[in-house]
Amino acid sequence: MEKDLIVTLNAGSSSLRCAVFERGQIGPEARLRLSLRGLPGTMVWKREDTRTGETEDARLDPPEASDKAQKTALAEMTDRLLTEINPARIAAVSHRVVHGGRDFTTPVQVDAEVMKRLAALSPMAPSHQPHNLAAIRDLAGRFPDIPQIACFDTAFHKDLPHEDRVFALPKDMADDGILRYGFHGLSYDHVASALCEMAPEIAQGRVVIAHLGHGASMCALHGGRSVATTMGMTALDGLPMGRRCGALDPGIVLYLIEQRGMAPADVREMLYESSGLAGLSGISGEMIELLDSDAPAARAAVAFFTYRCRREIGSLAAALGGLDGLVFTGGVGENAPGIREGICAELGWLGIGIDQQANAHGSSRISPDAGTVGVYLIPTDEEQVLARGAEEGLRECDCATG
Ligand SMILES: Nc1ncnc2c1ncn2[C@@H]1O[C@H](COP(=O)(O)OP(=O)(O)O)[C@@H](O)[C@H]1O
Ligand SMILES: CC(=O)OP(=O)(O)O
Ligand SMILES: [Mg+2]
Repeated sequence: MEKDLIVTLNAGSSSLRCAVFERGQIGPEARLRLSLRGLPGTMVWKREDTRTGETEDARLDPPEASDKAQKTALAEMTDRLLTEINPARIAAVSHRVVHGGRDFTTPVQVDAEVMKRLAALSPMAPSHQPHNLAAIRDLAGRFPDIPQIACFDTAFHKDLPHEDRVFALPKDMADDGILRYGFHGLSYDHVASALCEMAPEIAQGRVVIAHLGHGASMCALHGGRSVATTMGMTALDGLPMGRRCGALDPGIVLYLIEQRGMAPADVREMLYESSGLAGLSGISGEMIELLDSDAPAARAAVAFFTYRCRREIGSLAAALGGLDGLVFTGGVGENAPGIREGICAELGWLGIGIDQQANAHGSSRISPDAGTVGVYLIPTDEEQVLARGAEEGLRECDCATG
């Protein structure tokens, strides 16, 4: 049977997405897209078939234990996928692996040695990497003949300039890999290419992409390449997120451990799972729910989020020496006009303005024609980048095996 399909798997902090592409036909029209969102709570299932145009939504019971949510979601996803396609047709499964460290900067076929090196990076991405690797382990175990390809969030930032790469710590720390890696690179890769088609003259210039989802970060690009980003060695730094804290005075971590006697594991749980919008509001880490609430704590959390976004845009514009374009993407960036407006409203001094109607309608360009900065809305598609990564990974393997 012809191996004509590529399957992608993307385990985020609160969602699991899967797509099926036909080899040689990778584009926006994936043959099938499946997603499970809302982890670790009630899972929202979605199926989109581009050939028939059918979509199907359902709510599934939450997993029994919240720490097993990703595992339950993976089992549910692969069971459903295998009712749809014959595994004998799968040429490769391409996985989003958020941390590639210093060594992995291109798609790679995973074997036992690669797996060991990727597992060693898990402490730098504890709410992602173990799930990413569990998916690889599970599929490789079930289908040992199907190549499992890993594509890395960090790869897009591999050429960050030295001043954005290092922390002001003793030099041997950097030598040991304590560096700024940056994440959401598959998303930035897709959005940068889409901007290049939409507005090539802007894409060649100084651009900030705001990837605002459950995880949120921003990237400054010059000529399409990452030159600064808000996330660091881990996916905790920078913007406040659904449940993650974002930028924090590092002295707080010491204070909590030394003065409050908190165990490091409890500090980790707090910073990754109980902070951000969820912690600040005490209501929800879902932006859609906060925007729907009249509670003062929900409004304050949303206001804090937009404030931090404005500050980071100012900082990244300074890193770029000016700004030609600003792009919103991710679940919040794509779907919340009020957040885009809240962020842009006070950035007139940077030349940023938005056209209220275009913003409310979710047009691709939301800045007025006269604005000096082009402001865009570009839906992300990490799955396309994963599928292309699989083609690349397969080509590399073919070359290696002659
Ligand atoms: N219509 C909407 N309005 C506001 N926020 C939304 C909307 N739809 C989704 N969101 C928010 O987007 C975030 C999820 O973004 P997404 O990019 O899908 O996340 P993930 O990091 O899991 O890939 C959540 O905070 C969710 O509440
Ligand atoms: C790196 C990261 O934060 O990813 P996600 O947005 O999928 O949680
Ligand atoms: Mg995401």
